[in-house]
Amino acid sequence: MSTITQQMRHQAEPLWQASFNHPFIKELVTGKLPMTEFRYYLKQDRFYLQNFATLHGKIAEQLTDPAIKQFLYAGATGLDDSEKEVRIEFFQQLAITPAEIKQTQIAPNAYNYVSHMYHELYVGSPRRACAALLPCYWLYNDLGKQLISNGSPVKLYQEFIETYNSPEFTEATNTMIAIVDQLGKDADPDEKAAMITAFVRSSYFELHFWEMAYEEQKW
Ligand SMILES: Cc1ncc(CO)c(N)n1
Repeated sequence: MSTITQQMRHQAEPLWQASFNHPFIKELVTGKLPMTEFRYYLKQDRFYLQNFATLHGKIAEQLTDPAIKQFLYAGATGLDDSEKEVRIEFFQQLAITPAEIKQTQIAPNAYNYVSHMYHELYVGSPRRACAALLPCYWLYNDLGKQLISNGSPVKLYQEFIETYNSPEFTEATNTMIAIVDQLGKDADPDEKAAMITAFVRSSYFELHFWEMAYEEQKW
């Protein structure tokens, strides 16, 4: 019997492959990705990561397992510190000011992705919400591992790739995979199916996050 996370990964495979092959990712590696698009990505991702952290705390409140609660509360303070630090540095280097952030309109896909995660928690369950969070860790960790062998000639893009290949990020990813497997074990069949759907939908929004930045999506 395969684990629930193996089933999730299997069902989301075409979406993951499309992410790996997306021009945003390809051009990140060649260095051809226009900085305006990376800048756009960072501003939208700031909104995403803020809500992602908030979600960790809200999910933790609804769960009872002490080890799971502890991991999620740590995530609520802003993912792993290396990602947070790198982002602060990027914002400084690209002169993205608080005023610019304030003026940034949240784009449709970023809004939809975040809304989906809240929906999984408040209309679904904390288990489904954990499943919805998992592609965020796992897809980026897979990308980090894949892209690191080539790296990028652009320093900023190289640093971005390195963040997701770090031992800390890999450890957080593995913990999150173990948490979802644990939560899946005592879920009934309908709940299991709903967890898988939540994961696949997040994988869809991950793919479209690249597309959103690549085309500078607007309402
Ligand atoms: C949209 C998105 N997914 C995953 C990550 C990884 O933390 C991120 N920064 N942004």
